[in-house]
Amino acid sequence: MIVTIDGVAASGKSSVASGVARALGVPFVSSGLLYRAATLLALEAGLSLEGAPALLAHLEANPLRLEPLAGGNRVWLGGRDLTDDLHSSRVDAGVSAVARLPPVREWVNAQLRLLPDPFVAEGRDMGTNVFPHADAKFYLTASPRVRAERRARERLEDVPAIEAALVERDRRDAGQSAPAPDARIIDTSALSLEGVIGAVLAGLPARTA
Ligand SMILES: Nc1ncnc2c1ncn2[C@@H]1O[C@H](COP(=O)(O)OP(=O)(O)O)[C@@H](O)[C@H]1O
Ligand SMILES: Nc1ccn([C@H]2C[C@H](O)[C@@H](COP(=O)(O)OP(=O)(O)O)O2)c(=O)n1
Repeated sequence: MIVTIDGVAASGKSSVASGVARALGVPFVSSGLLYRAATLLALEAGLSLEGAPALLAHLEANPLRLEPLAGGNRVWLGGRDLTDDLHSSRVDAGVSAVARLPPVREWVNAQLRLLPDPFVAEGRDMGTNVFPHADAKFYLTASPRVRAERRARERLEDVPAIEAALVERDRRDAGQSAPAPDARIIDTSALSLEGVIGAVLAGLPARTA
């Protein structure tokens, strides 16, 4: 059983995927962490974020591993846990350029497709490109201001600056962020986290829930 939860930046994908996965007793998979980790490695190595061949060679020489733990996904580079470094403004600003590179997308998708079913996968193209055969698909949205206010509770930046960065990232990610035609779209602006998790669980086919 595969459930996909896609959506725009800071719409609640990872929190909702975590809650749904916990309710179902399955792991969840945060695909964005692999794009973030690839970006961090490129920045640390001083590579251009637009140079696919050099970046891919660097990723192949420095294999990353996504650990889909129920309490929160982690990304490892050998014995180094990168997870806590993946949500910086520097990675946020660079990740869309890296995620636009087709060889990087293939590299991420190949890792995701190796994961053993069942799981809940969240990202941008889980229901369209990576797991088109998923049993249930959801797409989360929320107004830019609400998303920025939520992020501001996690970071020491002001709401207008976060909102501007989110809108810019949505624009850059638009090419790979369209909802699947068969996804259920949930506007989370006026919902609590528990409310969104409940809406997803209520939308699962009977054999899945
Ligand atoms: N419906 C909601 N109501 C209130 N806060 C939420 C809701 N959904 C998510 N959040 C909070 O917003 C922040 C961003 O959510 P997150 O799951 O990291 O989003 P994404 O994975 O889409 O970037 C988190 O602090 C999360 O707890
Ligand atoms: N399946 C995915 C997941 C993420 N991405 C890209 C687009 C996003 O800007 C970055 C980071 O995604 P992530 O879901 O971790 O972060 P946000 O929710 O957008 O804050 O990676 C993607 O292109 N495809």
